[in-house]
Amino acid sequence: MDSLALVCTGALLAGGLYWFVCILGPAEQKGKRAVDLSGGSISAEKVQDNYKQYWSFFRRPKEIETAEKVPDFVDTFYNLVTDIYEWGWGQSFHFSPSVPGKSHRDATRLHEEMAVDLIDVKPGERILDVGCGVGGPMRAIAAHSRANVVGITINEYQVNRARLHNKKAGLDSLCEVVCGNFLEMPFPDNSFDGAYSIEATCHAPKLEEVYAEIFRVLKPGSLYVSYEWVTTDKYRASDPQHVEIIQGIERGDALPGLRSYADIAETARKVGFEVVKEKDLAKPPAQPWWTRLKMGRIAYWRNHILVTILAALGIAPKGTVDVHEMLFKTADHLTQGGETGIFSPMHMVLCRKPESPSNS
Ligand SMILES: C=C(CC[C@@H](C)[C@H]1CC[C@H]2C3=CC[C@H]4[C@H](C)[C@@H](O)CC[C@]4(C)[C@H]3CC[C@]12C)C(C)C
Ligand SMILES: C[S@@+](CC[C@H](N)C(=O)[O-])C[C@H]1O[C@@H](n2cnc3c(N)ncnc32)[C@H](O)[C@@H]1O
Repeated sequence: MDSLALVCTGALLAGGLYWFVCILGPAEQKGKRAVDLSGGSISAEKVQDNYKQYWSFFRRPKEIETAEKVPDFVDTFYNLVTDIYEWGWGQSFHFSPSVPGKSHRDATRLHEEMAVDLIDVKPGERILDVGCGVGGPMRAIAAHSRANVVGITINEYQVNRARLHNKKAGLDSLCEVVCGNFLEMPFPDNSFDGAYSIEATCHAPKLEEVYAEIFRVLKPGSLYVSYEWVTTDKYRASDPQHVEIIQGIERGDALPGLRSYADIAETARKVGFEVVKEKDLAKPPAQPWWTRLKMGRIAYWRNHILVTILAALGIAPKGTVDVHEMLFKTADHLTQGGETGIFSPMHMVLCRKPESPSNS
């Protein structure tokens, strides 16, 4: 009898552990499982050191004077977080307004499709995804528009993930992924019929540099849309609580300093674009974008326990626990940024490259 009870308890525990890790663990879109968490292109034993280096660089973003080092640290950041993002969020690394009656997945897709609808692309045209992540938006946009999408990301691990997902989705004939720096893109002048960036150019130390590069590769007359991370008109640099929230967002998201909403269109014009439209997509009547993040808190606790167990067992790299803790805190800062209204991750700017160069 005793040994039967022991076997039953063992089976229950094993079943429970399997359920905790494999059923609860996977992301909504089943991109990754908890047991497969890695440090991207960083070998498991170097994850903790790389995290420490990342943290000492981005701890006080406003004091960063070495702008040229930012892309390397952003690359490190994405080695550290890509698997966790896919596992806990899905293949689209951005926010979107909640849509009543629709799932997060549908709301995400609608936000992505809006970007390509705005740049008015025809099937077969060639468009650029600036900072493409693992390609969630790229696949939705290619399927919706039938345009050929070329994505660029600085992170090689993401390139491999994106190519794998493109193939699995049967979209590899429409979607191409290139590893490179969006500040010096390996594309000829005037070579794209349109471009978009979704929550990616916020990683550029100088917005002017990435906008100028996008301007260069676009064909005259074509459109570019960006969803930018900004501080809004409600942000007060004199309010210590505002400063704490914004610095928390910068530290946990590899940002060399958040820009004000007022700088976006001005920078686009500075590099030669005509600004066709500008709108903060987070403002009412849009529903809060941070609801999903806030609702996930219980799941994040469970994830943290899971990551801690997996790291202790040597299944996940040791530093994963630190990275997960950082993301946990970032989720709170982002939620506070949304609730106070001082931060928006979707300040939309739609720009056109003029047909002929302006004289100014
Ligand atoms: C555009 C950027 C990324 C935006 C978001 C996709 C990510 C910002 C914060 C991330 C997360 C925070 C909490 C994590 C949680 C603790 C973990 O258990 C599961 C993953 C998270 C939910 C993770 C998912 C992605 C984010 C929401 C930036 C970097 C410019
Ligand atoms: C938050 S993710 C967004 C990814 C994608 N747009 C999405 O919504 O899923 C930001 C992306 O920008 C890329 N990125 C950041 N800095 C870059 C740089 N200097 N050159 C190229 N890509 C960069 C990152 O590698 C990452 O893929």
